[in-house]
Amino acid sequence: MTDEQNTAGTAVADGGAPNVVGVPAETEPLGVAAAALALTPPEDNPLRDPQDRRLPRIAGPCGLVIFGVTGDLARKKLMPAVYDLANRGLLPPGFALVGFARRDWANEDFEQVVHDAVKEYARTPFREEVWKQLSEGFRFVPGELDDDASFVRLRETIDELDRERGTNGNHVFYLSVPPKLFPTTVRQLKKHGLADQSPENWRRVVVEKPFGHNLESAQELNAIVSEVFSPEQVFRIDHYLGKETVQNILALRFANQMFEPVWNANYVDHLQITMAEDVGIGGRAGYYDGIGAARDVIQNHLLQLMALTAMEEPVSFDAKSLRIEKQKVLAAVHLPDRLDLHTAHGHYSEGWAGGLKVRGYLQEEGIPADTRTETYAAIKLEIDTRRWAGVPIYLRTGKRLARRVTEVAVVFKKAPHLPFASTATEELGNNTLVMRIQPDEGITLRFGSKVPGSQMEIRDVTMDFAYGGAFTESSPEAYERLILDVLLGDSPLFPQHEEVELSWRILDPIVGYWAEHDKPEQYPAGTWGPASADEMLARDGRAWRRP
Ligand SMILES: NC(=O)C1=CN([C@@H]2O[C@H](COP(=O)(O)OP(=O)(O)OC[C@H]3O[C@@H](n4cnc5c(N)ncnc54)[C@H](OP(=O)(O)O)[C@@H]3O)[C@@H](O)[C@H]2O)C=CC1
Ligand SMILES: O=C1O[C@H](COP(=O)(O)O)[C@@H](O)[C@H](O)[C@H]1O
Repeated sequence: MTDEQNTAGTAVADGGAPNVVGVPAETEPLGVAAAALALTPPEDNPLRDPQDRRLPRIAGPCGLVIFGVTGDLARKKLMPAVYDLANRGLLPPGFALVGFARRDWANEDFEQVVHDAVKEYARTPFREEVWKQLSEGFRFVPGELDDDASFVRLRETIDELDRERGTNGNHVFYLSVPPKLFPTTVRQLKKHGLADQSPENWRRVVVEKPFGHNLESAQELNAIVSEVFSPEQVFRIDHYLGKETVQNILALRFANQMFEPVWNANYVDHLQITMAEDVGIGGRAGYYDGIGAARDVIQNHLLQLMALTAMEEPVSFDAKSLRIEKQKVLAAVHLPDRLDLHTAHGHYSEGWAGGLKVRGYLQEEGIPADTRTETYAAIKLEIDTRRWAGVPIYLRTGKRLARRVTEVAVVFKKAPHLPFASTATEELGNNTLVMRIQPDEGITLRFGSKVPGSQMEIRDVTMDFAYGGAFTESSPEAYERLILDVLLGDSPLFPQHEEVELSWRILDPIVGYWAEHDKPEQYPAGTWGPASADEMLARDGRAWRRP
């Protein structure tokens, strides 16, 4: 429990009774509007709710090809998400999963690997009948991404699935490979005729993040992708947009009356967006070094969180309307003149995590001694619009910080006048609305309240909404939601190229400045980052939250 969760009140969803009868919470159908594919026909699926008023949209059979299926992401997120979708009855009959990587595996080896990944990481319980049905559609293609013979085998496998399982040419290609291999993979798909769709069938490509490592490389990658796929075939993943709590930013702002009137420079002092991780870089040195914290997550997750928090109300929630509003925010961002004073970066040194001594970034396997890569980044931005003029936006992220927490805090100005003795309000801080993205999903409102007693003394208290306490429905994992959206061809939760470009335009000058000037400052693992980050806010008369 955080210090903000000793609740003054707990929200409960209206009519908070379960809307799913006889279905365990962890296996309820996904809350995807009017969107469902079914592994078994809906009426036969024991996990579906017969009362569910959302009409299932049964799509035809289709296949998902995962390039890089032996990797970390595929094992921990993608394969478990596919199983969870199947378990919830959201995949079509005949669904096929094709794995591609360099191991010399047979289909049975692949099946065992998916099985282990599902057992370890899936959210829903293991059900033999679902597994049996799903695993019939598993195929493995061993191969190198730059090898034509491997793609010939892949094409043969897909043709075979079209014949045997009726996937009928409908396939998604998921690029879960190191980013430097995105261009090769896309070109191979074109060369081997795998990207072509017709009025009778579709082909889609999912590109993992990061999309480029700066503006120029993002533009180059986009040019390559656009040569092969038309815009509606391309799904750029930012898995934060698949999180329930991130989508809830829009619900909170635009489904309610009470927040929007104060959501502007008249009332808001500043925004603080934090994505803190307690883990280090794990085995990802090859990817992480040279990329660093800012490119890894600020360019995508944190700027997307900022855009959702700061944007105007869209005319609808379709992909185009959302994109327009997010783009306007990103295009209106301006950087401080003094990047030395208003940014901070560092990397972790030896310290403590979870009661254990952990090594520093420089001691991690595969990290060169002269690295200048940051594992912590903090930046200050402003948004030049009437709504946000003069309101600083602080973004920070880091690995090996004191705890894992992602949140968006809207910190309000102090009341212009306090009709109390100054001693009465000594412990009164700024009213704050915190959207807790993870891990304690919910929303906290912090405000002043009279301390019981004969004196007038005012102290901050918090009121808390927690997902677990308010809803019986469980949150699907982000990748589950996003994979389903790709299968359905729904793109609102996928950033478009313009947003990606605008985000690099914001970040490039900052990482460029760091590359030419100061080296990253060290911070002990298990703390809240380098001292320069605290100094950065102190200069503005503010302090980072300690969630
Ligand atoms: N891991 C994570 O938490 C996250 C990852 N991502 C993104 O997802 C993507 C994958 O990341 P991650 O899983 O961590 O990476 P890994 O390094 O763990 O896996 C890379 C995969 O690519 C395959 N691969 C590499 N080179 C080749 C090649 N020449 N030919 C065929 N296959 C190849 C590897 O297969 P093999 O070696 O068996 O041949 C392996 O399956 C990256 O773009 C990353 O940025 C995004 C968000 C989070
Ligand atoms: O995209 C990434 O996200 C993960 C953290 O994801 P989360 O959903 O657990 O918050 C991060 O560890 C990784 O470095 C980054 O590439």
